[in-house]
Amino acid sequence: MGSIHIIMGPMFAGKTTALIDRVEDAQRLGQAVVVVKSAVDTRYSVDQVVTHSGRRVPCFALQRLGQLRGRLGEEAYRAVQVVAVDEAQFLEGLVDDVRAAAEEDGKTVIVAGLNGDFRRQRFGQILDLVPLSDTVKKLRGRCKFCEQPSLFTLRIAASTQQQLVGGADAYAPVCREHYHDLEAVRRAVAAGVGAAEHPEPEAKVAQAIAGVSQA
Ligand SMILES: Nc1ncnc2c1ncn2[C@@H]1O[C@H](COP(=O)(O)OP(=O)(O)O)[C@@H](O)[C@H]1O
Ligand SMILES: Cc1cn([C@H]2C[C@H](O)[C@@H](COP(=O)(O)O)O2)c(=O)[nH]c1=O
Repeated sequence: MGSIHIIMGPMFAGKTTALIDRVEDAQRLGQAVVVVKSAVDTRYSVDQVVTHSGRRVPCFALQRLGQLRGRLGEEAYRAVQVVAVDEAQFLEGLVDDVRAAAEEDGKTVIVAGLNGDFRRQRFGQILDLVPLSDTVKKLRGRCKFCEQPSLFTLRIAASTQQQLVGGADAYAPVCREHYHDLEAVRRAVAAGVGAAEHPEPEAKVAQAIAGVSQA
């Protein structure tokens, strides 16, 4: 029987760093490890998991974890002991595939992903994995605007669709207070308040953020 371990948190909290640490620990112990990420994530590389600070490991980029067996072949898949999964919020069928990998195929599955989207809403199926998991680690980073821990991800780009692949160009890690203040600006701009004076919503939020930075 395998096991399920979750690493979650907002962007820039160190989720991918922690995942790579666990991959390297397992490799040092001589375990056979495979790294998988969602093919949606083309941000820094199409075939590597990459941290915001530039650490990277090779990976399979898939729509869903269940495709791994087909990509590796039956014999190679059977030999795998540890499966490390990044950007789990984007993977289809996450709960079914992770449960099957752990409980039917005997793998140790380590799953890293966002605890919520920029609206602090459920994102993909990672929260549904919690009741099935052995361990859950919630990471925090540093707020972009103060010394407090970051709990949430603020979107600074104009798009309001849930899925928007990006890094520091489109998102900032924030504490509760700065999320509360700056998300209110983002919502107001998205609703058209002040749109006449500020036709570019992104610019308006960026202005607010610059104001906070200087404060
Ligand atoms: N606002 C930021 N912009 C770019 N890089 C950042 C920012 N905040 C932190 N980092 C760097 O990102 C690293 C964490 O990256 P990573 O493990 O990829 O995080 P996550 O997977 O949680 O997004 C930190 O150790 C730090 O070096
Ligand atoms: C908050 C939020 C994030 N995303 C995207 C942006 C990035 O491509 C990934 C998260 O990457 P990280 O490894 O955690 O830094 O998710 C999104 O599409 N929608 C959102 O609301």
